[in-house]
Amino acid sequence: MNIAVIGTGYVGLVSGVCFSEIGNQVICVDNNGAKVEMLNEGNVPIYEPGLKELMVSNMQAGRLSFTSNIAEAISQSDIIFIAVGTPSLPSGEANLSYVEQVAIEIGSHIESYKIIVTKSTVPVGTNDRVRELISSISSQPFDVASVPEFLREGSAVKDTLNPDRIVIGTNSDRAIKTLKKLHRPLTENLIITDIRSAEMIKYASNAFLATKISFINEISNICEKVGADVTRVAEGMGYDKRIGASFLKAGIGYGGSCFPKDTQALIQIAGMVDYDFRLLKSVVQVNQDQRFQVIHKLEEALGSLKGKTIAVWGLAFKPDTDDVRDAPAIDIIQHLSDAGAVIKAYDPIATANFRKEVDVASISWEENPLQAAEGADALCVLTEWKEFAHIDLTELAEIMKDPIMIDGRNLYSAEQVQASNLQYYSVGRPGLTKLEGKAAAII
Ligand SMILES: NC(=O)c1ccc[n+]([C@@H]2O[C@H](COP(=O)([O-])OP(=O)(O)OC[C@H]3O[C@@H](n4cnc5c(N)ncnc54)[C@H](O)[C@@H]3O)[C@@H](O)[C@H]2O)c1
Ligand SMILES: O=c1ccn([C@@H]2O[C@H](COP(=O)(O)OP(=O)(O)O[C@H]3O[C@H](CO)[C@@H](O)[C@H](O)[C@H]3O)[C@@H](O)[C@H]2O)c(=O)[nH]1
Repeated sequence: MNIAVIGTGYVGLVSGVCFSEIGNQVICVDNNGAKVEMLNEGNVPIYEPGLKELMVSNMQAGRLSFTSNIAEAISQSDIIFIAVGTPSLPSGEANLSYVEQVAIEIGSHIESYKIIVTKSTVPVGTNDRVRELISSISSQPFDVASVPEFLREGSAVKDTLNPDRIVIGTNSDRAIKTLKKLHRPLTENLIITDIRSAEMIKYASNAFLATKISFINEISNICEKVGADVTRVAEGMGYDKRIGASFLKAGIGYGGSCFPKDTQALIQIAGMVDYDFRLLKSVVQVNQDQRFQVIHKLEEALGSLKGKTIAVWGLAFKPDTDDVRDAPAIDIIQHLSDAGAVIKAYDPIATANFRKEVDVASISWEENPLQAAEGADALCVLTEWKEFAHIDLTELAEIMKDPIMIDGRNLYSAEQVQASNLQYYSVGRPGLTKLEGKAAAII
């Protein structure tokens, strides 16, 4: 099939590459000329495992190309995917201006029947708006479908080629037939539904996953006070198939370009129809507070943070990505700086992106984890990168001024911690907390 994908961000680029990988002819469009130039040279602007190899091999096979000329891409394609950003407005609502702009451009260039598919995460009713915009400009025949994306950054290629399900929301039999044929090589689990339900499935899925995370984070806070281990609690809960083991890792809360923005957007969507989504509001609040548990633990260990040197391992919102959008590290580092601490930060991949987000004077960007930790009064682990997991904690304790670790991701095992001289603070595992001169708070 001939496919155009508009927007070559995390979603558009990965989708375009994967559609070409399963044998389609794909042209990807972006209005950022520098990005298109880079892609045409075979370079990937984002860090995503396995993406570059797959992209280059499909370009070489003549199935994948990049352009900034949307008219050219539309004329060559039968199916047009919209995969531009829908970031938050200050109110929390989704900013639909990029999607609307693309709809207008499609309306201006469409010259024969097309299927227009929205992959961007959009509020209920947006596909109707896309249809209206195109129809107001063009009298050409077309159908609209909502096919929301569920990939995760860091495993985006794997997720796209092996999805749990694909949701196809449309009222057109012709579009259903074509979109089933396109997606069947990826999974047999195709959920065919109406457009509004498809739009809602995406927000409801992200809101539910965010709820699981905030739930387990609250359980972890209670575990700290009652002397239970949240990792064992999550394991024990997860064996119940009705609960499931995934998304029960306690930590410093969720970040990234999706959960924070999509939970806010769903609260707004509910508000527009006079529904107060109290549960989701609490999920968001718990998540915000959870980031600051790291600060509370630092203060418990060090007292005032003024003049203290704090090492930070991990800046990305999760491992295996260079994305720092809404990473908890942004708030935590800003707070450390405001409190007068000196920060030594290290991330294997995300430092360059992080430096564009955070403007604090009291920070140095280190070349490796041990360099960051050397001479520090305390160390905070904010992203569970694999390279941190295997570090010798005894050696680490020796090079720090004070061997205090706040492990915001429960990265280290009981054996690793117990064999070290670290004064260790976990998330919800009070039995591992070794506090000099004080007992862990167990009732
Ligand atoms: N990032 C994820 O993991 C993920 C997963 C599922 C769904 N989503 C959703 O997918 C959408 C895209 O997310 P993303 O992270 O890929 O965004 P992104 O910001 O990484 O990429 C968007 C791209 O669209 C381009 N663009 C903007 N306007 C354009 C126009 N008029 N013509 C051509 N190109 C244009 C931008 O230059 C940019 O390259 C969002 O709605 C997001 O919520 C994201
Ligand atoms: O048990 C867990 C699982 C995740 N997280 C955090 O949650 C955030 C999001 O992680 P993840 O969901 O793995 O990454 P994303 O790339 O943001 O993917 C989410 O957001 C995408 C955009 O909508 C969706 O497509 C995906 O299905 C959805 O998982 C990260 O900060 C993680 O550290 C936890 O704290 N505990």
